[in-house]
Amino acid sequence: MHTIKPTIIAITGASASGKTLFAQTIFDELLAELGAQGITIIKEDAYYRAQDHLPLHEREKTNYDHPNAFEHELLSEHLTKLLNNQSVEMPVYCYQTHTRTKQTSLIQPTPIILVEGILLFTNPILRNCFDIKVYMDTPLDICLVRRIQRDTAERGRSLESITAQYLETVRPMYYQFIEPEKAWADIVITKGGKNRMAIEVLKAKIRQLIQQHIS
Ligand SMILES: Nc1ncnc2c1ncn2[C@@H]1O[C@H](COP(=O)(O)OP(=O)(O)O)[C@@H](O)[C@H]1O
Ligand SMILES: O=c1ccn([C@@H]2O[C@H](COP(=O)(O)O)[C@@H](O)[C@H]2O)c(=O)[nH]1
Repeated sequence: MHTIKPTIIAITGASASGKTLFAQTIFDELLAELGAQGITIIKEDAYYRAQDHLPLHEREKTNYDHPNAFEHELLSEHLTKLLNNQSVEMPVYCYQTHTRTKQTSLIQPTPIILVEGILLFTNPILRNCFDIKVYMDTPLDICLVRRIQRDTAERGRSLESITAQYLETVRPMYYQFIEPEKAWADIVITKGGKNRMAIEVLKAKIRQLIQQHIS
């Protein structure tokens, strides 16, 4: 099964546009059919640069919505290894400490690799790795509401810190870098991470690709 080059499907879009929910739903629903040997997910967030050299109050000032915040070179190195059927140790990022933890997560090469993150199409080397490019086209006001709900519940953030960061970096970087990524997309998805028809279309395409791997 692993002799044919894996297919990499990349999903980008604004923060809280539904990338994780969309990718995770496809993964969860196909896992039973394909098994862990068939499909894997990589998050661009795991490749935020390590900031151990900075005190916490300095890390809080980082612009996490600029491409320079990511170690895209490491992500492209890892994708290249996976394409060559080698496993990789993916970093594990912590949103509370704004740096990588000491742990890593072993990612094995699989025929289908889902990659999701806000700035994946800004890097030409990364773009070149992707076989299918998906853009989540969720209105920014809906993203903001969902980010407030998610980040207060899951990422330990206050309303004040979310709104300040939104005005300082999230919104301006969206217009500068994320929205222009749509031009690179093969598929543009409306209605967020619960778009059932889009999920089914991607799942059908993945099943077709798997059939080609087997035959
Ligand atoms: N279509 C949708 N309807 C309702 N809630 C959604 C929808 N899409 C995403 N969400 C929720 O919005 C929040 C942000 O989605 P998430 O997938 O984490 O976004 P991203 O990965 O793009 O940052 C999550 O709590 C998710 O469950
Ligand atoms: O330490 C950090 C790292 C990132 N962020 C914010 O996260 C989002 C990207 O993640 P999504 O899952 O796509 O929302 C990005 O907008 C950063 O602002 C952070 O707040 N702190």
